[in-house]
Amino acid sequence: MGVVLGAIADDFTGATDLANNLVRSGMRCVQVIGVPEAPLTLEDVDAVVVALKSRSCPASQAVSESLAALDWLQAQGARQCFFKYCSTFDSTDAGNIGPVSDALLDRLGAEQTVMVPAFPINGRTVYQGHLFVGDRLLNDSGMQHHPLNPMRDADLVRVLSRQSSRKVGLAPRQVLAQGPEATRRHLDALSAEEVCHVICDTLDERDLEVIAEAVVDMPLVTGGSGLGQVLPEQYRRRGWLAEVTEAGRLSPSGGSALVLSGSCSRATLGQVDHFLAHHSGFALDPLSLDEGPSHLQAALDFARERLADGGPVLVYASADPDRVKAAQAVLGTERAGQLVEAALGNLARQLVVEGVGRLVVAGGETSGAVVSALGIRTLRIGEQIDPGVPWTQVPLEGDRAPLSLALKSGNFGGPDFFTRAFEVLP
Ligand SMILES: Nc1ncnc2c1ncn2[C@@H]1O[C@H](COP(=O)(O)OP(=O)(O)O)[C@@H](O)[C@H]1O
Ligand SMILES: O=C(O)[C@@H](O)C(=O)COP(=O)(O)O
Repeated sequence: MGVVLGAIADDFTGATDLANNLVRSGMRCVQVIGVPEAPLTLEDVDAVVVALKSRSCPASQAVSESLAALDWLQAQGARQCFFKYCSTFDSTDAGNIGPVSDALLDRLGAEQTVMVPAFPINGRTVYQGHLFVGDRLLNDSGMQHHPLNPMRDADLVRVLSRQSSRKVGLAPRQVLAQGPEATRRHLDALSAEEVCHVICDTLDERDLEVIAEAVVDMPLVTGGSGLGQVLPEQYRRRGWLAEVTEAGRLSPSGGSALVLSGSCSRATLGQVDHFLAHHSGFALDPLSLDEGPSHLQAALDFARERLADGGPVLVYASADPDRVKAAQAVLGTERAGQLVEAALGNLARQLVVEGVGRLVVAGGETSGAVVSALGIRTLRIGEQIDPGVPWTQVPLEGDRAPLSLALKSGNFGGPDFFTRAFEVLP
């Protein structure tokens, strides 16, 4: 039946998060890392998610990479395009959500899109255009301390208006409560007023269903993975999807177990503490990494020794806001991040060669760095560990079992995620 949905994700954990929800809703989905250079066989594939690392790069680069992804997805026949960004709307006044959405709209010749970051099962909801994480407004959720894109304003209409010269409007809950027809009429009325970007309130899955029904014919939709839970049903109703029984099952895993964490988000910090209460870990320090190779070598030696004892092992740069700020004050934000990402990427490359077969990576940027360091091009999506985080698999050379890889968004997962993840693997 061909590719129905073509998605462009601005980071790698976000891509697996969306792919996970699509698979769970019955779409056969492939996740590719960057725009594929070689032709890809997409028989029996309903959705393709192109994972970019475009959340925190300069806006011009994010735009050109996203347009390249769109061109490729359209060449594969995708009927609808989905720009996936973070459920906490991670961005800065310079972008990249606004500039990328504007460029995608232009390329598609479309006049309007919706912005649906909500992911209710993980506590991300939107009311009167304000984003909540659990019972806290975004700017009081921990995200105000994010190392790369601190989110200090929960009013998404205001946030997006700073990133785009186009008009931003709101589809409020009161309209959604009246159903898909009323929502469509509201979108049309906003369109007549030249409102290009419509932030959608969303309190729960029912709101998501209403939005999905109202926007299924839009060339471009944007948001978090919540919308990915409900769009497949709309495609099915239009007869665009074949019935499948099992969209995601993985092969048996093998090899030793490693966790690499570069996320400083609140949930990850709790997961690191929980892990360290039961197993051993090595704390990477950006300032020491900057001094020369010995700190990274010490991390490698530590991991090798503990992996030989049976693991699992954790190597983490995750640190509380004060320590992050202290490192950034000396090194600059970008360099501090790059040192950590390069170090974790190096560790992954080395330790996978030496026998790690089950790898959890925490953090979106961090996952981008690790997946790039491992040279991975496509991922198979498998069982969910926690909402938004599936196990994925990548073939390894020789007769080794495939590498099982979980890319965990910073704020996703329960406190015991780093240990429980290995228990749910086949
Ligand atoms: N101790 C630290 N000091 C400064 N920056 C850090 C530190 N630890 C991690 N970082 C950087 O912070 C960023 C975290 O982003 P990311 O990996 O996307 O996590 P999340 O998913 O929680 O947003 C990465 O660029 C990482 O390299
Ligand atoms: O939508 C989400 O919250 C995630 O899919 C996501 O993008 C999270 O990004 P990171 O926290 O940077 O991993």
